[in-house]
This record gives sequence, structure tokens and C-alpha cells, in this order.
Amino acid sequence: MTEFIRHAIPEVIEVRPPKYGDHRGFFSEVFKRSAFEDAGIDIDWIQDNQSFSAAVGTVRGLHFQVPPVGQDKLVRVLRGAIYDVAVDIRKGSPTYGKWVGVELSAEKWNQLLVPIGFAHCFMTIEPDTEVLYKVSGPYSKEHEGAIRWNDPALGIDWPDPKEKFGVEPTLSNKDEVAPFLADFDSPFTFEG
Ligand SMILES: Cc1cn([C@H]2C[C@H](O)[C@@H](COP(=O)(O)OP(=O)(O)O[C@H]3O[C@H](C)C(=O)[C@H](O)[C@H]3O)O2)c(=O)[nH]c1=O
Repeated sequence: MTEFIRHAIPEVIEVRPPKYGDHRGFFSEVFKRSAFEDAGIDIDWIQDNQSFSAAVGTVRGLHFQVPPVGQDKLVRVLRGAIYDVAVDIRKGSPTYGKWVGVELSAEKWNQLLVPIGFAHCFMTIEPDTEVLYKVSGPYSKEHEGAIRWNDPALGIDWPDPKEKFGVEPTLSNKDEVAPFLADFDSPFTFEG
């Protein structure tokens, strides 16, 4: 039975699919549409994305796509581990600018549902980490947006790569210079 666990921001949901181990290894129904529908979550997933990050302390995000090409995301880790974060950027939301962080890993076999209206970012906390995630909207470079991952105003409790792993974070140039939340006029609105 797939478990759905709500966190401090109820729209961000941790998902734990069943995993059956035996002497050969394991089997898992990692995505089952009916389980989501039974939980009241009916999202039409249209694309799978996969990224590999060699270095521990790799940061990808905070990213989102603006309407009309917003993306819900269902994130899971095939190998390694990440600290996965969703930030509420819906204008008028009681949790605007607040965040949820969950450790996702191949060992924990958990997933995170990041809805449209949330910026998404992860930091790898193991080397050679492979992330696979479903999205509910097509990629559109013209609709991509980003917010600085370590914006002091967000206060995300990231692991410190220098302290924990002795490395500087690894980022794309785009992410190095992403705007702060205060300089961002969100096109997302909270719909109650
Ligand atoms: C996102 C995406 C990217 N690309 C191409 C564009 C670039 O040539 C290359 C790398 O793209 P980018 O540097 O944006 O990849 P990430 O930094 O991993 O971006 C992702 O990071 C965080 C985790 C997110 O939540 C988003 O899914 C996504 O923005 O893949 C595609 O062809 N299709 C896509 O859907």
C-alpha cells in the first residue's frame, strides 16, 4: 500500500511506495495512478526526467516553470541521496516563502510531490546520485524561472557541503546568479 505523508505545507506530499525484498533483491510498484487517485491526487504526468550528479553537494534549483506551462513534480532517487526542498511561491498563500525539506534516497525509497506554484531544488548528499522525476507539463525554456537556492530570506536549512563533505557546492551558472525571492514577482496565486 502506497503511503502519503503530509508535511508542514500540506500540498507538499511525501510518497512511500511498497517495496518487496527477497533473496534476489526487490520489486516495487514505484508509481501507481490508482493509488494517487484514491488519495485524491489526480495529476496527468506527461514526462519523465532523469539527472545524474557526480559530485556530492551538487545543487539543482530553485526552479519552476511559470503558467501556462507550470509543472507538478514527483521526485525520487534511483541511486544515492538528496535533500529535496519545495518553496511555496503562490501569492496570497499563508505559507508564501515557506519551505519543506525532505531527505530522499534509494535507501529510504521515498518520493516527494512538488505541486505547481512551488519552486523546487535539491542538493545531493551522496556522490553519483541519480534522480528521476515525473512532470505534468512539457519543458519550456521560455517559461523557466529560478530563485537563489540559498537566499537568506528563505532560510532553507541546507546541509553545509563544506562542513559535511569538505567541498564547495556545485551549481550551474544559471543557479549561481538566480534572483532572490524579494526581487521576484510571482505569477502564481494561492487558490485556497
Ligand atoms: C529541465 C529540462 C532541461 N532540459 C535540458 C536543458 C539543458 O540543456 C539541460 C540541463 O538543464 P538544466 O540545467 O535546467 O537542468 P537542471 O538544473 O537539472 O534543472 C532541473 O532542476 C530542478 C531539479 C528542477 O526541478 C527542474 O526539473 C529542472 O529545472 O537539459 C531538457 O531538455 N528538458 C527539461 O525538462
